[in-house]
Amino acid sequence: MNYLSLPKIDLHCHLDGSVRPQTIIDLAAEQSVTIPSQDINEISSLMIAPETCNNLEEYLLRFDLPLSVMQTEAGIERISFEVFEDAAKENVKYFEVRFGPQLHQQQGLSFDQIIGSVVKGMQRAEAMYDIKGNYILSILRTFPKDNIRDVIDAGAAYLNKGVVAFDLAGAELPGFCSEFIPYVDYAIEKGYRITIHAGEQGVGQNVFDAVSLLHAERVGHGIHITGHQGAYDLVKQENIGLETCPSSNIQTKAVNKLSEHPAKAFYKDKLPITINTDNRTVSNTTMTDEVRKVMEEFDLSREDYFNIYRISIEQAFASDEVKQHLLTFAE
Ligand SMILES: O=c1[nH]cnc2c1ncn2[C@H]1C[C@H](O)[C@@H](CO)O1
Ligand SMILES: [Zn+2]
Repeated sequence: MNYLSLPKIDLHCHLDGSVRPQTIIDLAAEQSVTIPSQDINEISSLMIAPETCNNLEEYLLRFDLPLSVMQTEAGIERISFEVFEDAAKENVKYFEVRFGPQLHQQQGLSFDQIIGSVVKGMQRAEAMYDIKGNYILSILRTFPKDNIRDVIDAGAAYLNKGVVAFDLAGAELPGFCSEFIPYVDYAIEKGYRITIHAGEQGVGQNVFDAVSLLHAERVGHGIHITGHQGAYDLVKQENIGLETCPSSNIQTKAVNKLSEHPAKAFYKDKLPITINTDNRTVSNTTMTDEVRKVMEEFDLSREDYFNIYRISIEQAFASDEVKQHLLTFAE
């Protein structure tokens, strides 16, 4: 099968984990930021998480280098444009990209400048390529909570004009959800859709909590519902979208190997799974690679693929108009 030509939808991709290595070198020179090497191979190897990663925390160390050049409006706009361009060139037709505005204030940018820059870059790519997109604002679970409402307020000006949803990301501790109830409620009040990273490193109870306490409509990863019947049943009953990111899950040791990934069993049991990249550079992947891996390892047919494609449309935080457009690519 020609995986490159298949129409694709990626609902879970981090901007800062998807920066082109050459762009790091270019922007570091432009911005006079010191980076460990000027050699593209060395920069690439510093950005890609190794197979020897022990856990999610080690995986997350790979984001410091890209973030060092994502502190100006021009740098952020360029990186946003490029991730949409890269995805468009492999036939991603709809792309939800997420990032943490709190991580881009090292040189004093306001949240409005930061969010405005990612949206501008995305819109530049949308005008040039056959791709539509939206941004998701991720709050880092380990960060101080005093500016979360400021992020939500700044993003609200862009709601349904490039920004659609709110997410919690970063290291996952058991029971993290309860601390975030007031913030998620505030985001919902403002009109954000909700997706939450849960059941990746953490326990299945986190998925149960993300849905029941934080009203998540989708969860990032959600792997560990396998060990938690209540979470599994809730996901099934409420049709909660599972944002599966196969390569990332292996790197972070959320699963040992692809053949042990529960997504196949989820799909057979009619849970709404989607296929996503998580981090194009840190996980050294593309949507074409992720789709190929899933189709080959799980022995899925073309009909299965388009079934998953339709699930992604249903789960997307896109407008009805965009969903209609995406359906025109379905077989
Ligand atoms: O797979 C992930 N799980 C939890 N957090 C993640 C993952 N990939 C990236 N992040 C974090 C690191 C980034 O700096 C942040 C915002 O994109 O989100
Ligand atoms: Zn993620």
